[in-house]
Amino acid sequence: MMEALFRDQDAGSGRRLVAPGAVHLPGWLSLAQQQFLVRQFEDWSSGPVPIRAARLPGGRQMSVRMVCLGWHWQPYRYTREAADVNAARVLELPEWLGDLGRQALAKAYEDPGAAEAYRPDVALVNFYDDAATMGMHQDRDERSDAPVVSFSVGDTCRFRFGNTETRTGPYTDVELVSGDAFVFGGPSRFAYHGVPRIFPGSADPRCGLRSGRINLTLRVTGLPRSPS
Ligand SMILES: O=C(O)CCC(=O)C(=O)O
Ligand SMILES: [Fe+2]
Repeated sequence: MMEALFRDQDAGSGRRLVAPGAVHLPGWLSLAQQQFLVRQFEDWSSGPVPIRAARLPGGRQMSVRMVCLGWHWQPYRYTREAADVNAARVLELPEWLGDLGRQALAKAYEDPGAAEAYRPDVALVNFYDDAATMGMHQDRDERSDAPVVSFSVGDTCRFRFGNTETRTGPYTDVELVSGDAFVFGGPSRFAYHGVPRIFPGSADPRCGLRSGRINLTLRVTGLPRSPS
């Protein structure tokens, strides 16, 4: 079933280069795929490590809630067990999700060879309610410079994509809509980025999410596989 749902992915209205190595794929996921991701998200959220808002080292809690697959992320490192939640081991990253990431990469870079070699080992799945935001940051807790592949479902957000030097401008604001993919690698892999706002009620109700926004990012941690 999953195989059929995710085979020969070639939807969407094209690709847009936002910065060198940063590619927006509008409408890349079908409605059926978005609905499937919403159902998976619901299962993952009530899995062995329930979804939670991480607490930053300074004590402040993030407004975004997160559930992790493959590796658990807490500010600012990866572990197999969620020591900051309930010490349980996170779920494995499903095979079909890695495949989906490779297909998005192939489309973004028009390079099937590079995509074939892409082996993400973690997915960070974020949930934004109407008021949640994510400050400008770099994704740099991975020990690899392999691209990040991002999928969005639910309400539209303003995604701010900056530069590798500073947290401030210049940056490009992109609206990520339900079903969009966004890939950042190469010269953009360590660009600052963030989500300054969600547009409540903006989602196509057929996506399957009643309110809020799900964002899923695939990454390569570069960490050694430990025995299960
Ligand atoms: O929600 C998004 O689109 C971006 C999420 C993000 O930057 C992250 O999880 O590191
Ligand atoms: Fe990020």
